[in-house]
Amino acid sequence: MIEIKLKGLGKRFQYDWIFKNLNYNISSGSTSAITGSNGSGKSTLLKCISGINPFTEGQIEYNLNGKEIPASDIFKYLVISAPYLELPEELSLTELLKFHFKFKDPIHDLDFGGMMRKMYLEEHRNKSIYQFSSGMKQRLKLGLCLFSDVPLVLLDEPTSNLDEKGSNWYLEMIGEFGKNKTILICSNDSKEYNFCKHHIHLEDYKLIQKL
Ligand SMILES: Nc1ncnc2c1ncn2[C@@H]1O[C@H](COP(=O)(O)OP(=O)(O)OP(=O)(O)O)[C@@H](O)[C@H]1O
Repeated sequence: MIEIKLKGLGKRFQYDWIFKNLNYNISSGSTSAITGSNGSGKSTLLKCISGINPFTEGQIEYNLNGKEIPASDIFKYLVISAPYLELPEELSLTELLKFHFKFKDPIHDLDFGGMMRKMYLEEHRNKSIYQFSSGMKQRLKLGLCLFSDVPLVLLDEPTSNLDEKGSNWYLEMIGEFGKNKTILICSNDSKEYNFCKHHIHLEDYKLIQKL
């Protein structure tokens, strides 16, 4: 399982510090919520941790079962679902599952048919993703993450576009497939992260002055 150490982490866009002096240990196998108001920097922090965005200062250390992983390799160990990350919409559901699981191992004992049933998308196996509704796409994004055998799961606004049934389904999926993984959730909605044991509240890492 992955442990992540944020050491004096800071991120600045032009003259604005989004967060600064962020020291935090995310222990292996823990569930953590990244919270804060709109624009406080939740997605920015998640992108820094995932390696999508560079940070301005400080360090991020990743340890897998006690062995340090170079930041340049972290993409191999994580999955991410976020509203700003698009699915390849020209592919059908079946093609997308085949494509995704060329790069990530599926969790044990779940074939593509089983995944489609879990996401209640089995009737849409040959439909192109661009023909999916926003809720169907969201279930697919979450399924791709949770059915991957990786130690780090990053979820940004996991229930966006989901109806009540979908939101309950998300919690069930986390319960079933989120065990023994380090999970980070960016959210403003406590229903999405009630189960998280730890909270990183970004308002605590704001810098008062500007450059
Ligand atoms: N590429 C960028 N260039 C400049 N500023 C950016 C960039 N990306 C984000 N920001 C700024 O960083 C701040 C934090 O944005 P971010 O999307 O991380 O917030 P958030 O807490 O996830 O917000 P929300 O709850 O609305 O999703 C905002 O002021 C935003 O304008």
